[in-house]
Amino acid sequence: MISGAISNSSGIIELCGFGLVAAAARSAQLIAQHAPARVYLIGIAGSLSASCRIGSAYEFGQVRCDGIGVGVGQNHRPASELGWKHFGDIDDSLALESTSSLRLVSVCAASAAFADAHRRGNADAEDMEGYAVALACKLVHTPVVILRGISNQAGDRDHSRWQIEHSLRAAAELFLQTQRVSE
Ligand SMILES: C[C@H]1O[C@@H](n2cnc3c(N)ncnc32)[C@H](O)[C@@H]1O
Repeated sequence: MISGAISNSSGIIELCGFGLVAAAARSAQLIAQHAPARVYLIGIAGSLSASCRIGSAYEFGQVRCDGIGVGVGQNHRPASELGWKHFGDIDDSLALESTSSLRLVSVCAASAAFADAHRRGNADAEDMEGYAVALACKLVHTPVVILRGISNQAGDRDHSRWQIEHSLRAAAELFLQTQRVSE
């Protein structure tokens, strides 16, 4: 769907895969293959705050990793809280080159209930790849833009309520606008 909507723009469209692990490996592989001047991550996400409305798409200014550290659920303590780095001086949070103040949290397992989503704290939306793609880009000093259409309320596992197509369209439209601005 995304590729259809943005196929007329210049650039190469690739899939980063599902989840933090595949997205990190794929990003490293694709960056090595294509040496892009800029990477755009485009897809859907779940809302964690009123700043991210279902059906709309947003660019994010910060991405944080949640789920890598110690313990699960309420007992989870992320790497940064333990003083652990992901690599070099890279910790749980990555600033993105953007004027957006919206914060994305990238999780290993999506929130299964509203209470889980609530625990994520300090984020406006939840995805499963953003941090991985941003980290892969940071390692090779390649700028990255994260655009996500909000398809659902994080914690809502009833996919019949997810507005996937609509939010993907919104993300594709935001990409085209972003491209025009940077031309
Ligand atoms: C399920 C797929 O869509 C994104 N995604 C969409 N909604 C959510 C959510 N509520 N929580 C986590 N990831 C979500 C992820 O990035 C993953 O790729």
